[in-house]
Amino acid sequence: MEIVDIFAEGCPVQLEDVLKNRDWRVAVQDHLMQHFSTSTVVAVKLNVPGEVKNSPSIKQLFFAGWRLLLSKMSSMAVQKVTVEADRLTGPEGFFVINRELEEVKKEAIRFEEHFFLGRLFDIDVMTLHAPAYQLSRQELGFAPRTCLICSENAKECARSGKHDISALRDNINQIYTDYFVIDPVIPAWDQETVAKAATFACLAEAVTWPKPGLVDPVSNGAHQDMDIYSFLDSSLSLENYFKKCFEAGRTFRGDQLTALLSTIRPSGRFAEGRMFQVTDGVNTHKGTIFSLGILIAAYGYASRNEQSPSLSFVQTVVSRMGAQLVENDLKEKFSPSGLTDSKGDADKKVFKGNANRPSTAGEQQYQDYQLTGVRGEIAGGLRPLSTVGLKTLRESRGTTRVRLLNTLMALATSITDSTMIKRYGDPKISQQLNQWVQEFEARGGAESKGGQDYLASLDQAFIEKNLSMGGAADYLILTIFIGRLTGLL
Ligand SMILES: CC(C)(COP(=O)(O)OP(=O)(O)OC[C@H]1O[C@@H](n2cnc3c(N)ncnc32)[C@H](O[C@H]2O[C@H](COP(=O)(O)OP(=O)(O)OP(=O)(O)O)[C@@H](O)[C@H]2O)[C@@H]1O)[C@@H](O)C(=O)NCCC(=O)NCCS
Ligand SMILES: Nc1ncnc2[nH]cnc12
Repeated sequence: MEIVDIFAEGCPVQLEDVLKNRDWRVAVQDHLMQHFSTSTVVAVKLNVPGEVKNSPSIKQLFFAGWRLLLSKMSSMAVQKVTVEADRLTGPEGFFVINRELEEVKKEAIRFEEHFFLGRLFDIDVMTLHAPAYQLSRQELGFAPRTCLICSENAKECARSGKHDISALRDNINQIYTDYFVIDPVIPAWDQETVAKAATFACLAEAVTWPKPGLVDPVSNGAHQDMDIYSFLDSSLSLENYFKKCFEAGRTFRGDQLTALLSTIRPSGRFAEGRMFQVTDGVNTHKGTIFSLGILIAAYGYASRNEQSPSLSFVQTVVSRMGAQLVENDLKEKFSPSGLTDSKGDADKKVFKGNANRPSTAGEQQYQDYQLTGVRGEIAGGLRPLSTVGLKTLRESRGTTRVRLLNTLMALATSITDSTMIKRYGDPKISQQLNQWVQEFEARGGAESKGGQDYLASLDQAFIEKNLSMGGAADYLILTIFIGRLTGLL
């Protein structure tokens, strides 16, 4: 696996930029301390050696930690104000909190010590009336900050210039690659944060435009029965279901994980009923309720005891939850034999076993083509989520809308989308879709006007052909959800 060079896309800064920025930081801190004279002020930045202090990847790194720190601190007390600044000399954040200086400093050190990226952060804690000196780690009972390279006292290594910059940068690149690339680490978030992230994922997918054939604020795509407001209502109706799935995973005991799926299915059916209620009977998120509900339950299980699970472990839990799905829901019910009926009429295929009739697109496609749809994706551990979704989201540059459009189109070619096949009537549509996506990428993707114009023209083509990438849209929702939990969004 190639190590990502997070400094490659950055601009070098000069010493005078660093000194000027330090004056700016002190001014911000003084202003906050004067304005909130009885509160504690926290200043957060990265410890990045060398002349490149900012880049898209360095921002990802900062925001992954910044969001987690804010969440941890808000469990202590509500932040009175937070300030985020994207400076030439690096991303920085400040917040004011109504807790004792010593308590906040201890929480900051715990963050630097325990969070996977924590050692790359520098968190200063101050109040207007604190003693002139800063509370040191030793005074608070913590060991001194350790060097990234040799684990000796970091201050000593910095003072003596023991390690050269390239070794430090290589080490930071490795930490970034371990956290975001090889096997993304997902911090152990609380139920509220997880449910909000899942709801955000549904809303963010819906408002991203132009999505070929799908509903967005500009076009209803190939859907006469729903619009963007159906998706807003539907998304908001799911938040409690997401909380139940998370709780079910967190409290699940034992390792028979198929039982965890059985535990959430009644809630899923209820959520499906609520969805149909708020959409006047239209299927907006049936697939999402299934796949995202399972992913949340799997993450809840994988993050129990406050562990920060790797994405691959969460995907293994998903796969173990769905181990019997294809067998129970499809193979046992629909076993096309290709036999003729008793009069030898080859047109009327008869079925071994019970005479179930497919009642959904997924069941029909299993019977006709042995395609396993979303059940197969779950049984496979939602692999495209990491190999395509998160990879594209991490590597995409530009606005969130641009990044999500690129991710949607990359996902569209990495799954067998049952809604596309249902609407077209033949799995061959997948090859055509691959060609459309290649054309989109050849025109520069969503970063370029040509790419966005092409998406708009594809939307028209999908409308004429009544096509919709509902499965790819669901995978985008899953990707946004994990992207939010890992700081990519
Ligand atoms: C297991 C179920 C999902 C059963 O559904 P089904 O048997 O139909 O299985 P699939 O067809 O395989 O998938 C169903 C939905 O999953 C999405 N999807 C499809 N392919 C993939 C894929 N490869 N990867 C991930 N997700 C996939 C897709 O959902 C989205 O599209 C739907 C909207 O599209 P549209 O064409 O508009 O659908 P309709 O309105 O039905 O058609 P029209 O009338 O408009 O023509 C929307 O659902 C999106 O989410 C597939 O549709 C599961 O639902 C189930 O068993 N439910 C029962 C209750 C339950 O157990 N629930 C709780 C589970 S924890
Ligand atoms: N935006 C969207 N339009 C149509 N079907 C969807 N399924 C999930 N998101 C969708």
